[in-house]
Amino acid sequence: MTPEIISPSHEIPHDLRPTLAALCEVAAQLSRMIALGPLGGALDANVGSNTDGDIQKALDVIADASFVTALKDTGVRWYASEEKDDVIEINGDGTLALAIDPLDGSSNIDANVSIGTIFGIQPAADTGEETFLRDGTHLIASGYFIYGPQTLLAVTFGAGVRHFVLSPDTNTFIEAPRPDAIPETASEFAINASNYRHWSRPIRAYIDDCIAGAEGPRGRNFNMRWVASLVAETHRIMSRGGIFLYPSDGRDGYQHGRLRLVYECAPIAFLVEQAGGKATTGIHRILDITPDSLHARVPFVFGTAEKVDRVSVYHDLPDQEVSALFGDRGLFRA
Ligand SMILES: O=P(O)(O)OC[C@H]1O[C@](O)(COP(=O)(O)O)[C@@H](O)[C@@H]1O
Ligand SMILES: [Mg+2]
Ligand SMILES: [Mg+2]
Repeated sequence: MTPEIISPSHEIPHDLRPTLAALCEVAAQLSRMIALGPLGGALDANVGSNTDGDIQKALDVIADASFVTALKDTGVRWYASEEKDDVIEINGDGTLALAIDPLDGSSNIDANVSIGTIFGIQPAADTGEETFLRDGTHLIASGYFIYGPQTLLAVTFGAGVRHFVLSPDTNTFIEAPRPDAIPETASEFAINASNYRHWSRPIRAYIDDCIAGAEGPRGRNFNMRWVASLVAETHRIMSRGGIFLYPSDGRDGYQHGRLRLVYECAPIAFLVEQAGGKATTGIHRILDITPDSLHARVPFVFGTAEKVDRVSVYHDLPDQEVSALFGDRGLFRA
């Protein structure tokens, strides 16, 4: 049964409804499959590798194939997925293009930790390449499904962010209240700290100053979170604030970070901006970046505007002043 989307407050844009309904239908199926875990088969089994060399899990491939099938009769012409080398044409008469990370947080499938789906929608241009190799200001909608204690859709159509929770009782996505904007109070940062030794000096200095806590230049204590599911970090930050960083680092293949611009960073950036936050590479606004390839990676920093701006200040400072941030005369000591 196709899940219905119940929206008491505002309507969903007419031309996007079939696409959104198809995404919700697959999300509800995936949610059931994920809830069954090992009872439904080995969803975490390695079944191959994608164009980036990432291991593909069974659930990555199932999710990708299910979205392609469900989108056939919607207005989607071009489909770009983390799990496919190239753009595919789904419906020659369609006027929309959809970029998708069908299953985000694959490394958590076996651990019963929240995982998700990320998508961005824009008008279709004449070719798939022409469509997706444009900057993120072309997005007309983006969102994520989080498969966690609740299955929830967060979506923007360019006028704020809306939340829909999948009711297990009725199999409908029902609109739920959400904060008007990302709360500014949280003192939480999210970064994979095991990569500390590979980071650039500004990123190390920013995190060092957070860790220094009340005795350091920031003059207050911070907490750290790292779920390793981008959707889960995004949902936490959208709900209670904070900052996320996946910077570039010195490891082979990480000179542009880990996350992909077209189907991870740009859709999340659109949502974050619609919730009053900022999303950058640490320096440049994500939505202004034109990808040079479908699977291009980009350093990714997002969260409350004040926190994201602060990261860019660390990049602006000459080396000796970044060091000064550690000391008593630190720039940020009150
Ligand atoms: O394992 P790392 O290096 O901390 O990376 C974690 C990041 O990788 C991702 O899992 C990448 O997404 P996929 O699972 O879709 O490949 C993000 O969800 C997460 O933020
Ligand atoms: Mg992902
Ligand atoms: Mg993925």
